[in-house]
Amino acid sequence: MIRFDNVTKRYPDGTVAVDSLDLTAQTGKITVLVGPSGCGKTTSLRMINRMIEPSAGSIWLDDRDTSTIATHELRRRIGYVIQHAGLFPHRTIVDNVATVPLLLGTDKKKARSDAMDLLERVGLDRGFAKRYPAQLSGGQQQRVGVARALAADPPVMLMDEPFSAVDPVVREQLQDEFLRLQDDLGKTIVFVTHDIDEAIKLGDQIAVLRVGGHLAQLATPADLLARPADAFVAGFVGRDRGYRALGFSEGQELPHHEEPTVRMGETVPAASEAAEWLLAVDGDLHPQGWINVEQTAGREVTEELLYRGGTLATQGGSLRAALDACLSSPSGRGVVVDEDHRLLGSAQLDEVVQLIKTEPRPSLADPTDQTGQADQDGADHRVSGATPATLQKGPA
Ligand SMILES: Nc1ncnc2c1ncn2[C@@H]1O[C@H](COP(=O)(O)OP(=O)(O)OP(=O)(O)O)[C@@H](O)[C@H]1O
Repeated sequence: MIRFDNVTKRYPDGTVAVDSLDLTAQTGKITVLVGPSGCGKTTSLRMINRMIEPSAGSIWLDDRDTSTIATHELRRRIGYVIQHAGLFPHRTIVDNVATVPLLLGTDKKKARSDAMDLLERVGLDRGFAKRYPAQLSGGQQQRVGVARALAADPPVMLMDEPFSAVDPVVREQLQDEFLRLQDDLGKTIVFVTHDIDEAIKLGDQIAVLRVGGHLAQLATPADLLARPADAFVAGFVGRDRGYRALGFSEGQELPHHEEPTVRMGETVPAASEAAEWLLAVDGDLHPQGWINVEQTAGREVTEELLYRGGTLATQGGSLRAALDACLSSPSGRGVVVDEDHRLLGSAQLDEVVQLIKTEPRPSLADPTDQTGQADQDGADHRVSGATPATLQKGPA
């Protein structure tokens, strides 16, 4: 566990890069620091291994105040990966990876053979071992950077925009491999990025920072998307753009659960007999809108009672549509329909976010997808039966 306790960093010129930061990065989890340029991400990260010293407050590694740990001991326990890998240009790949174990006195033969194993682990052919960094692509160099940080088997890894300098396709591969590796290794990771897509994909929890080094929100990806703490966070996660910045893949089989319904014309059951929100459907199982059971118990289900504030996700459509459906639904459950807009069930936000995190997103680099226009696949179908209709904010 890494814990920031009221940490402030003021640089000599007076710039406050980090302001009274309280934050805990849990053991074995990935904590992502995300935010606009200059919000203090890198400063926060570098204070953990004391490359930068805090001006006030303390940072704890498990039960020890890091200011009481000698820097060489601290850094042995903390791997560090940066954007351009930071490899030593005149050392071979295998020697780059073996750097720290050799410094720590590991036998040369063992250090090299461990390094070869690590290269394989990060997805690099052993044939690269004798090359020099300049003979590798950017993505390959990043893999070596990760292997080198892992070589001393530190329980903690700090990663500062490690995948930012490579093209979107390679970046996606590196992210997927990184998550697979983390599944095996269970390191405590603090990961810096300015890219909210990457934060959602990789983070177990996400800390959104705003300029001035203030923590705007610390939350799981699902919570961040569902309940942004303020307008700044909402803007940053793309809520105001209908999540258009988040390019999630299509053709997904959405997990869905049976959703209790009430038909138009039937009586709304007593509050004690139903969930808070009940989905109203017509005779052909076309969703019509949500009913607030507490407010309408005992009344006949009519148009006037319907809350239509939710989009529909079509089975096999995009994950973004599914996310929209969950987030726009007053019940928090996203309505999933078939191609004829008949109800299949409802999707849970947590499950959709899990899919987003594990599925490749080929549209990441699609520059045309920034318009805020509705998807072709059902993202903008409102809960109103078979035909799309205008979104209404409350009961009609
Ligand atoms: N050595 C320094 N002296 C003075 N100010 C600094 C120094 N290093 C960083 N800063 C300032 O501190 C603030 C936070 O910088 P930091 O690099 O931590 O932000 P960041 O969120 O990592 O930014 P980016 O995403 O652009 O890398 C910025 O205003 C930056 O200009």
